[in-house]
Amino acid sequence: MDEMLIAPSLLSANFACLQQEIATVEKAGADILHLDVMDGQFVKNITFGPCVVKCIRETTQMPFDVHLMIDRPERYIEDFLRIGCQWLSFHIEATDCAADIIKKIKEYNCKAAIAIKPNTDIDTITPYLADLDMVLVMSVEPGFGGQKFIEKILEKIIQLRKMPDCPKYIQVDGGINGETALKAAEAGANIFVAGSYIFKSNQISNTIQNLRDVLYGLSTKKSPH
Ligand SMILES: O=C(CO)[C@@H](O)[C@H](O)COP(=O)(O)O
Ligand SMILES: [Co+2]
Repeated sequence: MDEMLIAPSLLSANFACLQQEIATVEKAGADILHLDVMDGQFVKNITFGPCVVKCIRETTQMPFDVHLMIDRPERYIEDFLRIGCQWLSFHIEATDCAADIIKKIKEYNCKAAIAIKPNTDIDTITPYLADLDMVLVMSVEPGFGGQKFIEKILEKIIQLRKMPDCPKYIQVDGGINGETALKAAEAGANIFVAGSYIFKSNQISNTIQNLRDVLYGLSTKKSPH
């Protein structure tokens, strides 16, 4: 495994000063910005939608990694694509139109990903693996930040990595800190979403650097920062 990407989740940032929070993680060398869109239906929580994503798009150069936790994401996919997202994930449990959504995402030269909840079997996504750039493996029940990492999902990452059509990127999302990131990296993940671990820390840049040191301790590739 070589490239390891760190993706702070804006869910744990202070929503009263998003621009400043984004600038802090960008300056600290985070690789991509993870944006959790929740609709109060697919998950209990409600966060933000395309209007907010559009406004913050203008404040940063960081690639946007939008994680849609909404029912029937096919209704909104193009709204996010038009804004200029670089990565777009939707949940397999939320739609019957996975193939069409992937096709649409690719039309915009955006990286396409399917997300799976901790109890969802990887068989549900095997028909789509060859067309994906990434699989997002949830390591908590989607909906809220600050939950405990569910260890049993590590087996799912190991299984995925062994599959012939496994995409280059496996993202792990939920309960990530230095210790759990290392376990997920050893299993085969290479994109690490961290919300509370980064945004609730007193020294955001040290926290990101520590995470990077842990991950690149494993990697054959040199850290870019
Ligand atoms: O998608 C989600 C939650 O549904 C995540 O992206 C969380 O925002 C991660 O937060 P932490 O578990 O790292 O605090
Ligand atoms: Co997320």
